[in-house]
Parts: sequence; C-alpha cells; structure tokens
Amino acid sequence: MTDIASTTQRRLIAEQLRVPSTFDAATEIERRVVFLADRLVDAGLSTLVLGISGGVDSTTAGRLCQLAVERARQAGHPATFVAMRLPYGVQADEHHAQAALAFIRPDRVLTVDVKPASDAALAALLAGGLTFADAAAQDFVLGNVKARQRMIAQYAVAGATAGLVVGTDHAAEAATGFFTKYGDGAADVVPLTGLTKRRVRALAETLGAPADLVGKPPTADLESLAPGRLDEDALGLTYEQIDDYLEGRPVPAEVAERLEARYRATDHKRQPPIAP
Ligand SMILES: Nc1ncnc2c1ncn2[C@@H]1O[C@H](COP(=O)(O)OP(=O)(O)OC[C@H]2O[C@@H]([n+]3cccc(C(=O)O)c3)[C@H](O)[C@@H]2O)[C@@H](O)[C@H]1O
Ligand SMILES: Nc1ncnc2c1ncn2[C@@H]1O[C@H](COP(=O)(O)OP(=O)(O)OP(=O)(O)O)[C@@H](O)[C@H]1O
Ligand SMILES: [Mg+2]
Repeated sequence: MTDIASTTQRRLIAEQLRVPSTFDAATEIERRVVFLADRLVDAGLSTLVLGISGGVDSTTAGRLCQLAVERARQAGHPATFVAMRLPYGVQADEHHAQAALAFIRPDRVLTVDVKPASDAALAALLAGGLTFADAAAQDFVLGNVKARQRMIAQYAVAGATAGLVVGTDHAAEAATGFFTKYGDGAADVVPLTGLTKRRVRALAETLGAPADLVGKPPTADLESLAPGRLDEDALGLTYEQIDDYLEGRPVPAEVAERLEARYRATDHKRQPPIAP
C-alpha cells in the first residue's frame, strides 16, 4: 500500500489535476453548467461544439452542454449546442452513440465521417515515403490521425458557427496522458476537469443517463486492428485504481509507481509547447 513519500506525490498530482477532496454530483453539475454558459456568453460566441461517441464522457459533457445553452438562452443570449457524430466509417457501437444523442437531446446533430480524410492523410504520408516499423505501428499512428481529424472537424464547425470546442478531458485521463495530443486533447473549454472516472459516471447517473451508458467500459476505439480495445487493457491500469489513487484511497505501491511514471512521461501533453 502507499507510503508517506508517495502520499505527498499523490497529493501534488491530485492538486495539479484539480481533484477536490469532497464531491457532490448535483453541485458539480450546476457548477459546470454555469461555467459553460458563462464562458460562451463572456466570449461573445453562440455555439458549443462536441463530438458524441457513445462513451460516458461525451454523454455527460454533451448533456452539460445542452443544459448550458438552454440556460444561456433563458438569460437572453443566442446559444446553440451542436453535437457531432464523428465515426470512422461504420462505428460498431453506433447504437450507443444514438442512445447518447437521445439522452442529450442536442439542438443540432452534425455528422462527419472522418474515414476519408484519415485514410487520405495516411495514403499521402506513405506516398511521401514515410515507413512504419510494422502494421501495428502504422495502425497506432492512424488512430491518432483519426483523433486529430475529429479535432479538425470540430474546429471547422466552431469557426463557421461562432463556437467553442468542448473537450472531455478529466482527471483520470489527464493523469495517465491517455489522449491524443492536439487531437481529443485540443479544446477551448474542458467542463469535466478534475473529475475521476467514477465521478464522471456519478454525474451521468444524476443527469439521468441510461444505465448501459453510465456503466459502459471506456474505449478510445482508435485502432482498426484492435476495434473497441478497452482503455484499461491499453493502460495496464484500471480506472478503479486510477480513481482510488487520485481520491486518496489506498492503492498497492506498484500501482502508484506505474501511475506516477505515466504522469511524468506524459507531462508534455498537459503543458503548452516547450519553448527555449
Ligand atoms: N518528452 C516530450 N516532450 C515534448 N513532446 C513530446 C515528448 N514526448 C513525446 N512528445 C510528442 O508527443 C507525441 C506523442 O503524443 P500523441 O501523439 O498523443 O501519441 P501517444 O501518446 O503515443 O498516443 C496517444 C495515446 O492516447 C490514447 N488515446 C488517444 C485518443 C483518445 C483516447 C481515449 O481515451 O479516448 C485515448 C491512444 O490510444 C494512445 O494510447 C510525440 O509524437 C511527440 O510529438
Ligand atoms: N466516434 C466518435 N464520434 C464523435 N466523437 C468522438 C468519437 N470518438 C471520440 N470522440 C470524441 O473524443 C472524445 C475522447 O474519447 P473518449 O473515448 O476519451 O471519451 P468517450 O468515448 O466519450 O468516453 P470513454 O472514455 O468512456 O470511452 C470523446 O469524448 C468525443 O468527444
Ligand atoms: Mg470512448
């Protein structure tokens, strides 16, 4: 179990990721809805833009966005939520994405297939002479291209609609650096900041999301050679372990060490570009 040295380190990480020591789902929902509405109005913009995958993070953030634009409209500001479906071709769990949209009830749904642009980017790189160590390495890089194509699509919509791009980064993903730099890691506002995965689920449940979405096993679903690969499999850590660590509950020493090593190695993803 954790010793005193790693307790200090854990506190520092939890503080840097803004994980509060106490938690109340209803309070956090209200605070984050007000945050989104205020940021939109203060920026003088009129849309929130977010990709809806069918996972619990975008289900939760999407509902917060819809509540925020309704709040802004009640206060007399023009505000619209644009939910984006961004499949790579046909998405295996499309029914979950549709269930998420039915729950969120967004003002507008805009669908962009990121497959043609992602595949064209890869083809151009190969034609330009880029080589990969093996098929798995190529597939991994293509996965990050998919995440960045989603970013391009969302920023195009934000640019055309006076919008802000919403990100779904939260404490458990930020701690492990488990996101694509300038892909899903790129956003203007990040309403789930500081939440552990179980707290994201608690928000989803309190918001009334369907149980199968609240409890859905997280997947980045970026690798064509390993469709629907679970985050926990890729990370070698469970979200229960990551959440326990961040919330100050006891975890085995080797879990703390692995997490802290990931945290250090991915520091560059949580910072602005390095300058001299
Ligand atoms: N020390 C350093 N200082 C400054 N920059 C550094 C660096 N080390 C790498 N870099 C840069 O960072 C790049 C690597 O970062 P990146 O391109 O993100 O790539 P990388 O971290 O290798 O891969 C992204 C990981 O996040 C996962 N992911 C992505 C998207 C969504 C989700 C999800 O949960 O939904 C998960 C994905 O499955 C994969 O495991 C390097 O190519 C380099 O450009
Ligand atoms: N197929 C997709 N369609 C639309 N948006 C997507 C898609 N895949 C990923 N995204 C966007 O990228 C974000 C990061 O993906 P991530 O997998 O971390 O979140 P999630 O799918 O919402 O939840 P979970 O982590 O539990 O799977 C999503 O929240 C969503 O905004
Ligand atoms: Mg997902």
